[in-house]
Amino acid sequence: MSECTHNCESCGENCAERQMKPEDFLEKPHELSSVRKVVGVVSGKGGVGKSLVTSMLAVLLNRRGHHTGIMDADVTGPSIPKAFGLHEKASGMGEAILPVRTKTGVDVISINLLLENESDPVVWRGPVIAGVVKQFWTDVIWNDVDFLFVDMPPGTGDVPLTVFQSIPLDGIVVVASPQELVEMVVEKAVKMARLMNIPILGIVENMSYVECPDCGRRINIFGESHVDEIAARYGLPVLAKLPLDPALASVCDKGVVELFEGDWMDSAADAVEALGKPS
Ligand SMILES: Nc1ncnc2c1ncn2[C@@H]1O[C@H](COP(=O)(O)OP(=O)(O)OP(=O)(O)O)[C@@H](O)[C@H]1O
Repeated sequence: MSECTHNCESCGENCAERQMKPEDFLEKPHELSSVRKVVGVVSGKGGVGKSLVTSMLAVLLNRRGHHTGIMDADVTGPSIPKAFGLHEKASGMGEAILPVRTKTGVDVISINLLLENESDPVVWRGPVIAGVVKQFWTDVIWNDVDFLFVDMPPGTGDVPLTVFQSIPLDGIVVVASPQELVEMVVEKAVKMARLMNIPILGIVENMSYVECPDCGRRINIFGESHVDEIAARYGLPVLAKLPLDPALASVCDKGVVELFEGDWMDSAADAVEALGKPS
């Protein structure tokens, strides 16, 4: 069709493009990989704590006895190695790449574990970045991983779309902060997930409140949260409300996120763990 806009949502034609199923774009994992469930962690923009939430989920599921991995698909803003204090380089095995294992046994791959100098900026265009993320799936040996968490590139542009299409995600966790236009973030994530036929496990609100160290009162520094009503509107659970907590910032900065304490993310971990149980 010459007038095709490639926007199937606003078109009723039953053309070849519409008939192409999301599975048609899926890439095969490395032949030596074994990954049981893949969970994408998405956000509307950078800096809302997507990497922190990804790290906490991987650490919690690991603490529960599952072998977890993190694919840092946020190629232009890779923060996972820093949070885990990883500075060594990923090694190769023939044509394949082996992830780096953290102190407690989480397998991690990130562009920072491959670059000669981890402070080099990644100034690549979208298709190159998307190609790197695909290789994190096709060329990395994910050995016996129960839950692989994908720290997705922020937003709903070209790169996240490619990740959505090429990696077989079993579920999505949406991270939002109260100062964002949460409704828009959630709506976009829901639409993208529906197009790809991937269930959204729920929403994590980060930086939800600050707890007064003296009296324990919760202060909504970014104003009143609307996450509950928005989640209800889309029929999604709110999996966690994470406080803005200097201790969390500190464990990330010091590279010891594996030592974090707090039960805020337990329900989110339950939701992910449930994916692995027979239905
Ligand atoms: N709840 C929190 N309490 C304290 N600090 C936090 C919290 N959430 C995130 N931070 C800090 O904010 C910074 C950004 O968080 P993070 O890297 O997880 O965000 P992101 O959404 O992944 O951002 P980017 O897309 O830019 O990588 C980090 O330094 C992190 O330690």
